[in-house]
Amino acid sequence: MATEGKNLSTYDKNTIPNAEDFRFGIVVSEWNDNITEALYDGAYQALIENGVDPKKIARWNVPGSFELVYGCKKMQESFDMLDAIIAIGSVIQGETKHFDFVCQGVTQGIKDLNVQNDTPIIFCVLTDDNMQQSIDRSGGKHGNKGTEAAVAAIKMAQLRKDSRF
Ligand SMILES: Nc1c(NC[C@H](O)[C@H](O)[C@H](O)CO)[nH]c(=O)[nH]c1=O
Ligand SMILES: CC(=O)[C@@H](O)COP(=O)(O)O
Repeated sequence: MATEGKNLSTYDKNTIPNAEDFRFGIVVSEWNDNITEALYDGAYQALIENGVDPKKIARWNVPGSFELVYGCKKMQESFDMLDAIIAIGSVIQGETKHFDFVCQGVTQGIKDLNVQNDTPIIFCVLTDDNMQQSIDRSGGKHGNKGTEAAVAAIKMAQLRKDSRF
């Protein structure tokens, strides 16, 4: 099902693990910051609504989505007590193929960090044809992908905890 058929902000709170003891990192790209700040707000509010202590949420900024990979890697290395990290970015098609390389680079890089290291990284990077699609997915008619990412982060933090028993 495409995003068109679902609202990114809706979830069943009964399916969300207790997150009050979890610690989260959020790395935010500054490109298209009208979008990335809205995504951050969605993610932050969803974490708080599910019991996360605001003091247990760390935020770093990076210049663009391509730098999310390095920022998330350093966050994994610097904070070994984090239970999950959310990578937030907004990539919008321009005139050239640069969009393709940025999207491929951040996608593969975050995938690699998930494979190589223990702290899960949630992919909250919009890759849109135009600004309207980004607006629609960062609190607009399709909801907020930041909310979806926070829910995924809580679930992956719990999976990581359960896998250690
Ligand atoms: N065009 C977009 C970019 N481009 C910048 C790159 O992410 C990177 O910062 C630069 O190539 C220097 O390494 N970044 C976005 O996040 N969104 C865009 O639409
Ligand atoms: C995703 C990008 O890097 C892109 O928005 C840059 O725009 P352009 O392809 O016109 O240089």
